[in-house]
Amino acid sequence: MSAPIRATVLISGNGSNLQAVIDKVAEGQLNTTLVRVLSNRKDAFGLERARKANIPTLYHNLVKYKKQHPATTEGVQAAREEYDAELARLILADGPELVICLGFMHILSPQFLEPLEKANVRIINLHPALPGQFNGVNAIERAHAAWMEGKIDKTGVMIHDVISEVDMGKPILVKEIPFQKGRDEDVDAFGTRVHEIEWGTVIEGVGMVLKELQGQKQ
Ligand SMILES: Nc1nc2c(c(=O)[nH]1)N[C@@H](CN(C=O)c1ccc(C(=O)N[C@@H](CCC(=O)O)C(=O)O)cc1)CN2
Ligand SMILES: NCC(=O)N[C@@H]1O[C@H](COP(=O)([O-])[O-])[C@@H](O)[C@H]1O
Repeated sequence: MSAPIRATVLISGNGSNLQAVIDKVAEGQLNTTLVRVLSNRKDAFGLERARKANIPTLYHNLVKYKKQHPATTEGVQAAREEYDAELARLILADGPELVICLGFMHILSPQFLEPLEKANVRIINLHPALPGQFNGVNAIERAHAAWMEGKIDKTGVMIHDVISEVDMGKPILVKEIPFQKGRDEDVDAFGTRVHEIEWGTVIEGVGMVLKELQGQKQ
């Protein structure tokens, strides 16, 4: 087996998708070394999941940057750009070949994207919607509301490349989820069903990208 691809995972919350990846790596089913798990939220349970798996962690805090700038539109933008530039430096210091966003609730600016592109680091993201639909946060709830209003009959989850335009990067793997009358009316139960589909999609999608990166190294 080729040398494992070095990957950094970005999270903000529970980390159930991170756990799915950790478990598959431990089983030898994903040829990657998770070099670090980084969160923008200190209380992210995913950090605990990483610590239990002996994966290095880091909490990168935006508030510290916001305090150094006025609370104006320009000041907040400057803070975010400084945050993102440092985020890129912190991640590149670990020498990853791949960055995987798994519930990372921060829009990445060119100050992050450009240094990683220059270093030839691939960035992918898990998003609980179909391409071009419900970009951004709360996608599951928004799709469910649209179904309840009779506007759509399916949603989905996808792994996609990360570009500046949020959730508009090239889809890598898409799993459609048709809504089921008499089963999906409860939004919480539907969310659980989506998350279970996500776990499998993350494993399959990350596996596809790892194979692609391995091929590029041959
Ligand atoms: N430039 C990109 N950045 C990110 C992408 C992307 O495709 N391009 N994917 C996301 C993940 N994501 C959806 O999959 C996403 C996460 C967060 C937001 C957002 O609006 N964040 C707000 C803060 C919201 C909060 O703290 O609850 C913000 O950053 O101001 C949109 C989409 C990862 N980043
Ligand atoms: N726009 C990004 C987004 O909504 N991502 C979503 O955050 C959740 C993270 O769950 P987890 O922390 O249990 O892996 C997942 O549902 C993921 O699709």
